[in-house]
Amino acid sequence: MIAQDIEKVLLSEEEIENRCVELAHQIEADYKESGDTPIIVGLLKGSVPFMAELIKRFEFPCEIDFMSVSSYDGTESIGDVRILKDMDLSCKNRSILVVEDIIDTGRTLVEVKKMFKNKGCLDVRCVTLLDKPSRRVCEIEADYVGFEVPNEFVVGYGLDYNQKYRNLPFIGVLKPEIYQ
Ligand SMILES: O=P(O)(O)OC[C@H]1O[C@H](OP(=O)(O)OP(=O)(O)O)[C@H](O)[C@@H]1O
Ligand code: HPA
Repeated sequence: MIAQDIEKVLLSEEEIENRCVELAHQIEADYKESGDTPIIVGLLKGSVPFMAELIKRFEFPCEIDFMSVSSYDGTESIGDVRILKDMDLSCKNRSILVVEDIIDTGRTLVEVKKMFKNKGCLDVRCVTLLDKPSRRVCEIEADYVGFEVPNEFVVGYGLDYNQKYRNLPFIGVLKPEIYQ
């Protein structure tokens, strides 16, 4: 039913799953080399489907946790990043892999990385399912990127429009009449 609101599919479920396998191998090789046991920190809520798909492929030791930060109201980045829920685990002297669904303006990742550094983390990396470089206002890149997307508001696979469409198993663009 909600799929009827989609104008076009940008990334199919199969494409996303295949890319998750590649990303997981790359990440695993890097952490095996460093010997670290990282904390994989998902940023709620958008990262949940991607994080689930990714971590089940990891064979190295890791711990998982979640944080909730918010910087969006509808489709608008509101600039300041608020922490709504902090991690449960202590991150001092730990390696952190932040899991994001999308890097857009880059404001969220800049603030989150700053926060982890201030808390005494050894190493902070980021894996994002999507990267929208054309919208960047902060100079920041993720260490691992699933796909680059054009300057369009995308939904599905965790990404929402006003909290809806996160449960779509693919990434798509909504029909223009939905944004009323
Ligand atoms: O690069 P930026 O412009 O900062 O945008 C990226 C952030 O915006 C979205 O989060 P949102 O605050 O909408 O929370 P959500 O994951 O619950 O949808 C998304 O999940 C990223 O965390
Ligand atoms: O394109 C997007 N879609 C959903 N949420 C987002 N948060 C930043 N950019 C986006």
